[in-house]
Amino acid sequence: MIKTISMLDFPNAKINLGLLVTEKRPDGFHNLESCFYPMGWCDALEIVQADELTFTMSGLPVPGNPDSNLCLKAYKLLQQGFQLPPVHMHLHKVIPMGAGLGGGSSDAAFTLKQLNSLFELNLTPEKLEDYARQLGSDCAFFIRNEPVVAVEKGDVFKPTSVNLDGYTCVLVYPGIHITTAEAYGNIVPKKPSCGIEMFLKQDVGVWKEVLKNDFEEALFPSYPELAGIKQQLYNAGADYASMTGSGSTIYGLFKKEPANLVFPGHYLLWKGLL
Ligand SMILES: C[C@](O)(CO)[C@H](O)COP(=O)(O)OP(=O)(O)OC[C@H]1O[C@@H](n2ccc(N)nc2=O)[C@H](O)[C@@H]1O
Ligand SMILES: Nc1ncnc2c1ncn2[C@@H]1O[C@H](COP(=O)(O)OP(=O)(O)OP(=O)(O)O)[C@@H](O)[C@H]1O
Repeated sequence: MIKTISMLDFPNAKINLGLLVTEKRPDGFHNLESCFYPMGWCDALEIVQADELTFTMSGLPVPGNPDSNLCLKAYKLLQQGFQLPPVHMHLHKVIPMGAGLGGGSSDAAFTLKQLNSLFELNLTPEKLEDYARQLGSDCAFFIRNEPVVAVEKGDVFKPTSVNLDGYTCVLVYPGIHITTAEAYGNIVPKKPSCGIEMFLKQDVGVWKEVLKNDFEEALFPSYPELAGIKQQLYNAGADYASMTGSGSTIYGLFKKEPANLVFPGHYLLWKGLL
C-alpha cells in the first residue's frame, strides 16, 4: 500500500490588545508594543506530498499573483535549507485581508510548521520563528500562537498575564482594505510613558480608558465608518472595543454574548468564545 503523506491544519487570526507605535527604525520599519492574542477565525491549509510543486486556492480571492503567496514563499524559504520533496498545497481563504487579522502571516507560519512535521525536519520553535521573521513581521507570533506582548518589529516576545477565557469576541470587518505600509505611513511614533503590560493587568472594563491602538487616531478621520462600528459595539455592551492591527477590523470583547447586533450585509462577522 502507498502511504500518502498529507496534513490539514487551520491557520488562525490574531487581534491586537493595544498597539503603540514607539519609533521609526533605521531599516524603515517601526518598533511597536502590543499584545497579540490568537482568535478562532481560520483559513484551512492542506499540504500533500506530490510529483511536482503546485498551489491552489479557494474561498476569498487573494489579491496579487499566486506565485507570491506567502505559503509558496514559506515552502521556498525552507527548501533553501532542506531537500524538501515537492508538495501540493491548497489554501482555503476565510480570514479577510488588509484587515489587521494577520491572516497571510498565519498561513506562512502554518506552512513552516506543517512542513516541519510532515517531513520531520526537527526544527525547534526558535528556529521556526527565525524562518518566520524572514517572511513578515507578524509571522513569528503564529509559530507558538499564544498570547504575548510583542515588541521591536512585532517579532520579539515577552510573556503576558492576559487571559480572556469566558469572553465572547465579536470581529467586524467592514470591507475596507487598508494596506499595512499605508497605515504605518500615517503614524507619528511616540515613546510611551509606561509599558503596555501595566494596562493589561487591569480589569478589561478599565481598558477603554487606557489601552489604545495608535492606528485608530491615524485612520479614523479618513474612515469614519470605523469609529461608528466601535461605538456600536460599546452600545451593545462591549467591555472593550478597538481596531486590530492596522485595520480595518474592529473587535468587541463581551462578558455577556451580545444580542441584536446588526451590520450591513457586505460586512464579514465572526463571533467566538476565547
Ligand atoms: C500592524 C501589525 O499587524 C501589528 O501586529 C503588524 O505590524 C504588521 O505586520 P506585517 O503585516 O507582517 O508587516 P510586514 O509584511 O512585515 O511589512 C509590511 C510593511 O509595513 C510596514 N511595517 C511593518 C511592521 C513594522 N513593525 N513596521 C513597519 O513599518 C513597513 O512599511 C512594511 O514594508
Ligand atoms: N496566504 C495569503 N493570505 C492572505 N494574503 C496574502 C497571502 N499571501 C500573500 N498575501 C498578500 O498579503 C496581503 C496582506 O494580507 P494579510 O491577510 O496578512 O493582511 P492583514 O490582515 O492586513 O495583515 P496584518 O495584520 O499583518 O497587517 C494581501 O493583500 C495579499 O496581497
